[in-house]
Amino acid sequence: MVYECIVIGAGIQGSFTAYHLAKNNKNTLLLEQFVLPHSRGSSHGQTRIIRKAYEEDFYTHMMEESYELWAQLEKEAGLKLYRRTGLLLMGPENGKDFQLIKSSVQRNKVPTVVLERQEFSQHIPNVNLTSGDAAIVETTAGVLYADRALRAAQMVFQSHGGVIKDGEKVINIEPGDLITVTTDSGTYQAKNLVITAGPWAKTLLSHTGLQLPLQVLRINVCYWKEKVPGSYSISNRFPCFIQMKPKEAEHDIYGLPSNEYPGLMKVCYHMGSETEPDERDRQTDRRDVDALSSYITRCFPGLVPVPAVVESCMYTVTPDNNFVLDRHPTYSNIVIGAGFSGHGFKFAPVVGKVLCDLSMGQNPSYELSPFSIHRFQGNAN
Ligand SMILES: Cc1cc2nc3c(=O)[nH]c(=O)nc-3n(C[C@H](O)[C@H](O)[C@H](O)COP(=O)(O)OP(=O)(O)OC[C@H]3O[C@@H](n4cnc5c(N)ncnc54)[C@H](O)[C@@H]3O)c2cc1C
Ligand SMILES: O=C(O)[C@@H]1CCCCN1
Repeated sequence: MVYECIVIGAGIQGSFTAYHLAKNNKNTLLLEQFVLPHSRGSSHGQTRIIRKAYEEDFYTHMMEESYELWAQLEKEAGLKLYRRTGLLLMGPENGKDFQLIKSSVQRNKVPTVVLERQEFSQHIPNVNLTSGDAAIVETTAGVLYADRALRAAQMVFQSHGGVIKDGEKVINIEPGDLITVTTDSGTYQAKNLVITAGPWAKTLLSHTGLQLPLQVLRINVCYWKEKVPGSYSISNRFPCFIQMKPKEAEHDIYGLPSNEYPGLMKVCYHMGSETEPDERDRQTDRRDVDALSSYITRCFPGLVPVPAVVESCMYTVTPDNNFVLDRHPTYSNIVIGAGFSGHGFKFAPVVGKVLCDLSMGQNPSYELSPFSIHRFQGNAN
């Protein structure tokens, strides 16, 4: 049997691509190397931040549609996938990045509230605002229930006739008018192929002769105990937060209110150490945890500054932190979604739609130049 499309990788991006393809009546096979559900890639875990606040207008614009598509999936699956909490953004008042994001939310009319220093602790108790920092709150931001969302997208895909084969690792791809995909237990053919292999994209793309400058990072996902249970909890309306330019570290620190593990708040570092995806657990660098402990001691005095739970996840980052959403430069019936650089979950419904459009030969409704493979020319490694 020849499929209209094969999607490799059942993380959130591949699952949403398959979802849109099946809803467009395309006979689609979704292949996944691990038995589902699994926690070896980038889409597992309880929660992710959803927000519209971005420096770049194109991300904010994509999020308009993404919110609608998340709501649609909630309806189709009969599940709650999004919870509004707001997002607290803190950063050096006169810093370039903070100013860029502040002017972007104003320009794009993203609902936000500016918190003046004197009223900060009244709105955000148990947090010390760093001197020289300013704070804004994006009110419609919140939390996505990640594991549940992944299952929901896969469920709706299957309900539209889509086929998932998990526990099957793709070991070869032969391009052509009909593409042949070989796994460790079978061979499949399709007119179109979408590769959404997360941290394994680089390896998989090498079967098609393409080198992309993707770097895989292991992230320590840390949970911290509340000294007084509930003080940073979702039910007490504590928001998600992003701390730009913390004093303790080079990259952002971010957090989500306590919810999934009662009494524990997730606070992580937006950076990690390079790893091979299959060697993730050999990477034991904990310098980020030390920086987080110092930050928490200074700014979140209501948390015990020693992590109570540490889980692992991976980022696949591009040099400019923008995604790759494009056709293969040599084989136009192969479409690639990769390099989501630690911020792709919230976009998955739109990413899936774009990859589906590309693979059906249609023009996506977004300008894709920020996501082109072409931008790396001369830069591949
Ligand atoms: C700690 C952490 C925090 C994050 N926070 C946020 C956030 O707050 N907000 C946000 O929007 N985003 C966030 N992200 C980013 C987001 O989670 C990722 O961008 C997204 O999950 C990437 O999905 P993916 O489908 O590309 O990759 P994956 O989920 O890794 O999916 C790729 C799949 O392909 C499969 N695969 C690979 N090779 C093969 C093969 N040869 N054969 C078959 N299958 C194969 C893999 O097993 C895997 O299941 C975060 C990520 C991490 C790690
Ligand atoms: O995508 C996000 O919204 C977050 C911001 C902080 C770092 C991790 N990703």
